[in-house]
Amino acid sequence: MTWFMVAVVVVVAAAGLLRWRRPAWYWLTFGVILATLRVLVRYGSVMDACGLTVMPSRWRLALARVTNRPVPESRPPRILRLRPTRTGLVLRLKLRPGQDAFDVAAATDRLRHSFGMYGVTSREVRSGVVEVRMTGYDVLKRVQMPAKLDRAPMRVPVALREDGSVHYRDYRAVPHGLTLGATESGKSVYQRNLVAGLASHDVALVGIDCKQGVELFPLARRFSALADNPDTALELLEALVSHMEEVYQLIRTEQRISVAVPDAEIAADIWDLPEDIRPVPVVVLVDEVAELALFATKEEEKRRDRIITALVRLAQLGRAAGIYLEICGQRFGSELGKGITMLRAQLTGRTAHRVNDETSANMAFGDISPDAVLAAIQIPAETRGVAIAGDSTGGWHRIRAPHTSLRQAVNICNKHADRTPDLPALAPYRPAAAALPSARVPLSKTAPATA
Ligand SMILES: Nc1ncnc2c1ncn2[C@@H]1O[C@H](COP(=O)(O)OP(=O)(O)OP(=O)(O)O)[C@@H](O)[C@H]1O
Repeated sequence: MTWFMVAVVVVVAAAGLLRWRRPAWYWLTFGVILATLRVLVRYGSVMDACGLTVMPSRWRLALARVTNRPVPESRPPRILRLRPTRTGLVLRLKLRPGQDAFDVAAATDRLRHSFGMYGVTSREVRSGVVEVRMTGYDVLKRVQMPAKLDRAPMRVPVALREDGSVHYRDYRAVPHGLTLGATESGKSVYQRNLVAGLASHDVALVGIDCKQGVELFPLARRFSALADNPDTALELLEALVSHMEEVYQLIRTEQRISVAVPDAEIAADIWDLPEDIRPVPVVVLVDEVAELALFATKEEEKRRDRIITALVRLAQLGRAAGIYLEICGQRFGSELGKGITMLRAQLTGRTAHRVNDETSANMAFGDISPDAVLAAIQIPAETRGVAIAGDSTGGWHRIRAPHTSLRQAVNICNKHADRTPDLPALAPYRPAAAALPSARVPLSKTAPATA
């Protein structure tokens, strides 16, 4: 008996320790079993307490009265499936007549504490069927991406959502994106994850990094073109516009051929073109966009206007030509000059890391979801990398990218360097294999240039 007691104490202590230090392991060992039992045992009473039951129908009440049986109880939604996952439980429910998905959505917070879970979200899968996703612990605290990820062209797993599912950046569904956040909020780590995710795809990466190239130039071996100052950025963007026009010509030529063939598909974008002539898609990553918009002289102002015009043209017409924009900055409002609001309207994939004020949060979500604005303002300063991701449908999620170091991203880019396509229009901006400096020279010891 004593040994049995000792074993119980050891198991309970181990579970407590795991729960505190390694919640993911705790979930996989003890948590999933306890939570499944808790949900199954308490299901009826919790649903009743959360107002998610319906009265029995009139004929059942009448039948009970006639047959002198006890009055039937209120009925909760029927459980179609209860599936344990790596991070929580997924409960699929068939709603009763008179219930709708909003009833469940409104009760998620009550369900969360009644079932003793960390988080609960719900979504309607089809009419009358709702999926309730419950997480057993804070999955965003230490992000671990699942080993098995979906693979599809131009769809990159970039972060984890708070409900434990993977957040994909899907360029074909949402072509252009805007990532905002205060300094040190996690924008570069997010962008690094994007590059690392895209590296293994058949895609040309183009980078504009006016922070002297410190973020994107180390990843140069996987980039088809890079610019590290506004002058080169302008030339590069105008070259991209020319490339886009060439792709449009190709689509038109292909259309003329198909029109003459009865029943042939007519191409509307690069993805409809036969694979052998399909141009490679291009993702243009712009780090710290405000650097492109700053000007001190009339000449620089003209350059700024041309940069914004090129970006607007790429955003408006780029999708069909397979050119996707990924713009990153601390702020993105009208103070950056004319044309910015028009550009923002085209950047429908929005990601906001911690922001300093409500105005910045509004720049990300003001035009698509007021709830997301509130959620972005509430991101705590100490959880760097946590962000709100939403799109023009108004749906949004709290996400966090894995903490990929620059070294890890460089290794991934180097591994896939042979996939870097050569785009003739962008050849002048192809980064040369970086020449190693002969020695490290501290700034203070840099010799002044002699006349
Ligand atoms: N997803 C993440 N998980 C854990 N830590 C993170 C994450 N993202 C960022 N951090 C931490 O926050 C620090 C700042 O991140 P990052 O450089 O991406 O911020 P930033 O918004 O690009 O800042 P800046 O605008 O000043 O360049 C990183 O050094 C890292 O320690």
